[in-house]
Order: sequence, then structure tokens, then C-alpha cells
Amino acid sequence: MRDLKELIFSIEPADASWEEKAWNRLKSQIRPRGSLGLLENIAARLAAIKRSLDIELSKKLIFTMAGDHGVAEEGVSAYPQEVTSQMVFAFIQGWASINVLARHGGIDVRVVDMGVASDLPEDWNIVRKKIRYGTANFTKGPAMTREEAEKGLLAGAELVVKAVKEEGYQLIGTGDMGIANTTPSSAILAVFSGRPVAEITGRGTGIDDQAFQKKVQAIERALSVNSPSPEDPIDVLAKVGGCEIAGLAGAVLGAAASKVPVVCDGFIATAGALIAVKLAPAAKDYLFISHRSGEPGHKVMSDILELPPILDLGMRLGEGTGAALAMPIVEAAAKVLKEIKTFEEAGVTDTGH
Ligand SMILES: Cc1cc2ncn([C@H]3O[C@H](COP(=O)(O)O)[C@@H](O)[C@H]3O)c2cc1C
Ligand SMILES: O=C(O)c1cccnc1
Repeated sequence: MRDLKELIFSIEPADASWEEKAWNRLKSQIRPRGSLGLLENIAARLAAIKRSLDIELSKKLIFTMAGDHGVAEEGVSAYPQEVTSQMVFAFIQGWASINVLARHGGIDVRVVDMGVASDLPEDWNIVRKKIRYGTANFTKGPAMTREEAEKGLLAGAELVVKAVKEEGYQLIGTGDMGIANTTPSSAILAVFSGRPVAEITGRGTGIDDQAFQKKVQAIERALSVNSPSPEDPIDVLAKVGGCEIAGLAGAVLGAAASKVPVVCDGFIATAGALIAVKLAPAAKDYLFISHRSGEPGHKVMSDILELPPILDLGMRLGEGTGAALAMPIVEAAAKVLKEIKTFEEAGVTDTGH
């Protein structure tokens, strides 16, 4: 893949004719019609993505993209910036929430340095794609350049394309780590939704009322200083986004280009997915939202994307934790489609209900 244009051009919509074939099978399985709820919609979408009713999703991988944010200096997070690299260390040790939940789901985790503010030791087992040493404070000017945003998008996409092609991964998840990154995520959402900043901004790591006011004001200032154009998703990403958000968006594009399903995590990962879908609307066909984040803006994101979150557990963590829980459900949907016998195959009396 040489450039972003080529990547976006290579994304084909999912095949609706396979969705119809899937519904025909789902509706003739030995159970009342519609009895497996959202699992059936997931199964039908998987058929359209894979152009098949015989789908294997056992090889699963989450990319946890890490990056720092200049806007942290405005006091928008309850934690200091050094926690980003400290958590990256915890991830490679297998100590964190994402490690526990991914192990539980039989999912591999790859941690990517997209833009951590410090140099990470050479013996850390991470993927090194650093675009820059953290973003600039976007209340004073753009978070990064357009070239850096494009580089981040391509890096994220290439990681997924390679993982699918060279290692045979069948289901991709996206997660984030970056102190202060709920702030750029709300900023991105404000641009695309046009909603008042205070309405779509949340407490992130658990900030108090005073820090919340600072956070809202920082986002409002960023929007007026940078004037990101909602018609130009790369402009939005560069001016009020982040390095890991670029990687998260790129990962969705890479999955769509590879015709594999991708499950995004919560507020930050969905902000990345939003950028991806604005760049390549067909990428939405490959996307699943793992869960409803506790961040209030997340509902606005899922409404814009017109995708229902799979789970709603009141989680508000990130790291890919929601993706880790939902990916086995997506895998289960593929098994439902393939393995449940039809009334005819099983010789069970069908009343058509
Ligand atoms: C110890 C710790 C582990 C985390 N794991 C994910 N996040 C989450 O919290 C951060 C976003 O919230 P805010 O915008 O308020 O900083 C991100 O790093 C996100 O992944 C964590 C945050 C902390 C403190
Ligand atoms: O939903 C998320 O991803 C999230 C919410 C709050 C803090 N960190 C991450």
C-alpha cells in the first residue's frame, strides 16, 4: 500500500447478497424466528463481510495503540502523562485489565507506540510506529501536521493488513492507551456532530467538576483556534486528534481493506472508527462497536455510525477491554450461522413462528 488514497480506494462494500443468504439460513434454524436477537444481525453482517456462511474467527488480535497528548498540560485528566508509558510497561508484562480480559477470550494483544511522549526502552516487546513524541497542545495550534496524521493512518492500516495476510488473523480489535485522550475524542465528536461540547464531554479517568470545566473550555478553545473542517477528516484528525487515534482509524481502514471484521473498543477507539468511516464510508460495513462506553458522547458516536454497541456493562476504561469481551461474541455469531441445524436438516416440525 503506497498511500492513503490507494488504501481508501481498495475498500469494497460488504456483499449484501450474502447477508440475504445468511438471513435465509438464520430464519430456518431450529429455534423460533429472531430468538438469538442481535447475534443474528452480527451473523448476517459477518456473512456479507466474508462472502460466506462458513466463517472462522478463532484467530483474534487486539491492537492497543498508545500515544500522549499535549493538552494534558491543561489539567484535563485525573492522572499525569507518565502513566501512559507506565501502562505500556504493564501491558507487556501482562498485568493490566486488557491482558486479563484478552487472555480470557483467547485473544492476542499487540501494543503499539504510535506517539508516546518518551523513548520506550529497546527491550520492551512493543510495535514501534512513533509518529511524534506526543501531540502539541491543541488549545494553541494543531495537534500535529497533516503529514503526521496520514503517516499514523497508514501505519495503523499496514499493521492490520500484515497481521491478516502474513499471520492469518481473522478478527481484529482496537484499543487505546493515552492519558488525556478522551479530550481529543470529544473534540473529534464535536466537529462531526455539531453538538455542544459540554454535552458530549465526560469525566474520563474520573475528573472533578473543576477539571471538567477546564476540559470543556480546552476543547472549545481548540475548536476555535484550529477551525477543523468536518468535510475533511484528516484535517480533523491532525488539528484536534492524536497519534493513537490515527492508528486506531488506520486499523479500521486496514481491516476493511482486508475484508476482515473489526471490533472497536470504547470512546477513543470509536472516535478513531468515526474518522475511518468519514474517510471511507464502506469501512462501516466491517465495523462492530464492542460496548457502550460510560462516556456520554459515546451514544452520539454510535448514533452517527448507526451501529448498536454489542455490550452495555457500564465500562469506561479503554485499552481494548470492551473489544476483548465482545470479540468472542462476534465469533459465537459466526458459529451460530454455521452450526445450528435447520428444521429441514434436523427433522424438527416448523410452524413458521
Ligand atoms: C492507570 C490507568 C489505566 C488506564 N487504562 C486505560 N485508561 C484510559 O484512561 C485514559 C483516558 O482518560 P483521560 O482522558 O481522563 O486521561 C486513556 O489512557 C484510556 O485508555 C487508563 C487510565 C489510567 C489512569
Ligand atoms: O470508553 C473508553 O474508551 C474510555 C472512557 C474513559 C476513559 N478511558 C477510556
